Amino acid sequence: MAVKGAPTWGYAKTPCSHPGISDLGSTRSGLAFNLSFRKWECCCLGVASAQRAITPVEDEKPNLTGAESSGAIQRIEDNESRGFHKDMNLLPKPLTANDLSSPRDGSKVRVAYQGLPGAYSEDAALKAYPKCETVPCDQFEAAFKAVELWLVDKAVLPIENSVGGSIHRNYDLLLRHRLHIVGEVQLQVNHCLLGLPGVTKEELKRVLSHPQALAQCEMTLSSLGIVRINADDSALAAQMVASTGLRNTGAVASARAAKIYGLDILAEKIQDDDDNITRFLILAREPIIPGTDRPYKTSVVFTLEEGPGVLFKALAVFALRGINLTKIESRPQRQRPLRVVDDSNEGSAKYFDYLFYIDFEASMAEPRAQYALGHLQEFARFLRVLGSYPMDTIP
Ligand SMILES: O=C(O)C(=O)C[C@]1(C(=O)O)C=C[C@@H](O)C=C1
Repeated sequence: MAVKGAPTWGYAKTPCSHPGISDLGSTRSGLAFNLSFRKWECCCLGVASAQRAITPVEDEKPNLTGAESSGAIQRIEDNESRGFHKDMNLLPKPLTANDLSSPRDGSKVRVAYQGLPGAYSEDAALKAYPKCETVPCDQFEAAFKAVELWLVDKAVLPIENSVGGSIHRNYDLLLRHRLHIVGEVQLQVNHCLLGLPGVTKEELKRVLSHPQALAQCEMTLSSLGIVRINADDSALAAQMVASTGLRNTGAVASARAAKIYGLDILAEKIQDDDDNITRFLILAREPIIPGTDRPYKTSVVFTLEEGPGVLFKALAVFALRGINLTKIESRPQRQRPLRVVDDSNEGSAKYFDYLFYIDFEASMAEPRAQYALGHLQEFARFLRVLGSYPMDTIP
């Protein structure tokens, strides 16, 4: 494995180029000294596991002159004759910076999603981490818990659709669990009408799918005059059609689900709006450190005191700093859904009490975002930052 910053060091060059390396042959405890990380890397290279710690790729091998090369080889042979070559194989392989950083394709990441294989939520997980291991969960809450219990690294959950609107359940769960939003995925959702092999769409009497998916295909399904039946997710609907073997029952699901469950695609892109986009959130146990290197979004949730113009004031903290809001959602407060307010003239009145969820286009690394939330805190009864994460701009 090649190490950043180390390639120029090739394994034979190291012992002669670093001061103190010559001692290493006789004192492996040199590792316990107060060595810098670079020196520590050198020690490991020089003493023991040069070949195993770093296997330089072909073009990173040092181009040694004859004299350098014979000197280096001599030192290695000296070490080996003193018996160090045996230790080389026994010593643990030192960790490198590459070992510690997660690969960008997510090949070591386990991602929970709600639904069965072939669900759109799995597509979203694979869009975010193309080589991840996807872990199906029966309910949204199971995906939250899987992250909290360290069964998986991340969860990918739908939060809103461009046609169907918000997925309220996930807004409520965001507050009930203490996970952090570390990313978002915008997914183009192309629904297909699926049926058993050889069936025509005219034969269908009913169709199964997730309620959001059925709602997104309202016009097509109405024109076919088919009865709609809710399922937990679109892939489960496809699986049910395949397993029941009913020729008059179809499913609204993805082309990938058709392949997985051996169904025919009777019609493609049956959603009412061509631009049918679902936005998913990526949740993790730890927040990411926000940057300013690319466009970021921040999600917050807060409650306000009762009174004229309080929501106006809350929104003004962003407008005053030129911060664009991309989403506002209000949900009833489960702990205190109703608030009784005593008015001396009118008697007591009951008001609904709300949580406000806001997404805004700025990173928490930007002072204007910090000032805006500091300002909001002055009159919000409760405020929580759910996450500050890179925006997904390409559906
Ligand atoms: O049923 C699925 O396949 C899902 O992933 C669920 C879901 C949703 O919850 O909105 C996800 C994306 C589509 O908008 C339709 C359904």
